Amino acid sequence: MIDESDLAEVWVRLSRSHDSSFTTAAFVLAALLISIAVIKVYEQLQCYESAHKALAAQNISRAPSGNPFAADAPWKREDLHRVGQNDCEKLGGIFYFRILWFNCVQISDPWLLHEVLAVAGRRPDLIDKPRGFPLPVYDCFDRGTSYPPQPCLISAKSADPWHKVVRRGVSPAFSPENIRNSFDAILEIAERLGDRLLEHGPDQGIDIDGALQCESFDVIGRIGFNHDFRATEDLSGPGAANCRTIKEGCAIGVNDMRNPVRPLLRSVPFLPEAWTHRRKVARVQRQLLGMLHSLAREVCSRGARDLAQDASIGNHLMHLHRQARAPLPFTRMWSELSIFFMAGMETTAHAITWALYLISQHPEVESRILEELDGAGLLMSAQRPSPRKLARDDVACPQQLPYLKAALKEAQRMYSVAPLVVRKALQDVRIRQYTIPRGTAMILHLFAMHNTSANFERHAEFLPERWLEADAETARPIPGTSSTGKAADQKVKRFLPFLSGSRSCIGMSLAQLNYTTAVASLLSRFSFRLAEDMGGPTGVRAKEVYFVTIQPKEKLNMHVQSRGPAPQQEELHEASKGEPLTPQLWGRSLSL
Ligand code: HEM
Repeated sequence: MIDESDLAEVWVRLSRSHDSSFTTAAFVLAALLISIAVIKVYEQLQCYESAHKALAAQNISRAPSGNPFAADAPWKREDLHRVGQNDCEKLGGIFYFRILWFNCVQISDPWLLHEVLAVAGRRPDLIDKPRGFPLPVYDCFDRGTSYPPQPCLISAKSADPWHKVVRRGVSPAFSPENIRNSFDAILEIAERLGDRLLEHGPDQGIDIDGALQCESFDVIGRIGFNHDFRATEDLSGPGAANCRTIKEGCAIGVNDMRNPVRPLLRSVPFLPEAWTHRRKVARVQRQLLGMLHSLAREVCSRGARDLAQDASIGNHLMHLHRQARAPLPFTRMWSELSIFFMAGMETTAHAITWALYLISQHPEVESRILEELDGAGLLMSAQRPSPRKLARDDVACPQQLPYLKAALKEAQRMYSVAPLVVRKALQDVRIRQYTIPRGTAMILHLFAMHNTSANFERHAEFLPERWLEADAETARPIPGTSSTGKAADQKVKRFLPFLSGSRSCIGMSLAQLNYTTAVASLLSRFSFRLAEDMGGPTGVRAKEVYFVTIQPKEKLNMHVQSRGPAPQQEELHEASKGEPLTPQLWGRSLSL
């Protein structure tokens, strides 16, 4: 007979044996997973190691990496663009460096750079934009453009099925002819900004970079989406606050991009610093996504209109959204709409800021520009208080205002606001005489290409005249570069502020028209002088930062003096009673 106590003992034994076999199975599984992970990491490290050896074997110079954990590690430095430029001057148009085990090749030789872009265009399976670990460079855009985060034109891989559809779909909105038709609206916005500067008066410095962000924000809203945010109507009003939200949203993305540990830290629940940071980020993201969501809704509510009547970006997106066979999902459309503000607002504004700054620092250039504007009847003066209005042809026609346009190109060379772009070798890939090993990051350093002695004579000088020469944009075959001197090599460009190829800047014609219109309109009405609190050119240089774009850290204060007769008090706009655009209003986003 088996009694109850025997049964209990059997049960305990059975459950124990079950426990131990379960524990053993779990242990074996964990050990297996850990071994697989260790093998994978080892394989990856081996991969990086053999890539490193392959680069060294091709006599590609290596730049010192510094301590990647140090606060001043080269890749964390605010003047990262200048670090790359200096290394390029010392090591040439191609060299590599390592961040821990990871290999990055920096390319600024025009022929190599051209070849990388050509291969990436033909074979995105060989070279493409990097996404995810260990190079989450472009992913950061996704979080600021829609919710749930979606890729968009700038962040998507070329192989992303929507990328080609959207790029092709919205390209007609950016055709030079279509953009030229928007000239009147752009001029109106530039003049509106001029009116605010006039109200502000010359005595107090104004953050001209912040003011210009309002201008380019209004231009993108109006030309791209038929929406007037009116940021330039009141530089401390609700429109300017919206513009500020875009800037802060970009700052979150850029901070995460420059330090990928940040998003991880934000997710740790009990870190007090992470908590405040998370709250700040959440607040900005809510505002940003809310604002862009309501714009996307507004565009949708208008429906898909005739493209001949409405050639805006928004209407082109609506057509994709409504397409019968493969409609663009709303979240993706929202993300695509947002990226035009993120990619276009700060770039254009900083480009105009640097141009006004450089011109103000070179009186001989400024007086030639003024002569040209005067000769064209565009310059305001005490004798000519109402000059001729800037016309579309003054801006769009290369024969008109040639010196001003040369000065603008020279400013773009010296301050290439989008200084570097990143690509990744997805396989071993041949770039002229070099093989770039699989997994290697390629930094295409446009700023270094534009600012080193191998590509430009007297590269450190602001010389607009260089652009008046024939073929000024074409690279010169100089010894030490990778030019073979063959006929095909003669066509390669040494000036690519908007990149070239299949992933070049889609907004180039809008940016160029706005850049020229704003500078011509503002210079014909005002003179700009650097404010004393900027510490002269040395102070400006010390506070210049790489934050995906090259920008003045926090502010660039200038005194803006009207060229015409002093305005009467009653002529000033009501809005001038509001708070002027001060550095306090604009200077915080970098610390987010
Ligand atoms: C001076 C002003 C500008 C400069 C210097 C500039 C420069 C660039 C550069 C270098 C790229 C390539 C980025 C990369 O591959 O990492 C790019 C891409 C892009 N830009 Fe611009 N940009 C400017 C203005 C604009 C404007 C006004 C817009 C739109 C309103 C815009 C929209 C875009 C978009 C959507 C892309 C991604 C295109 C793609 O990958 O297919 N940009 N820009």
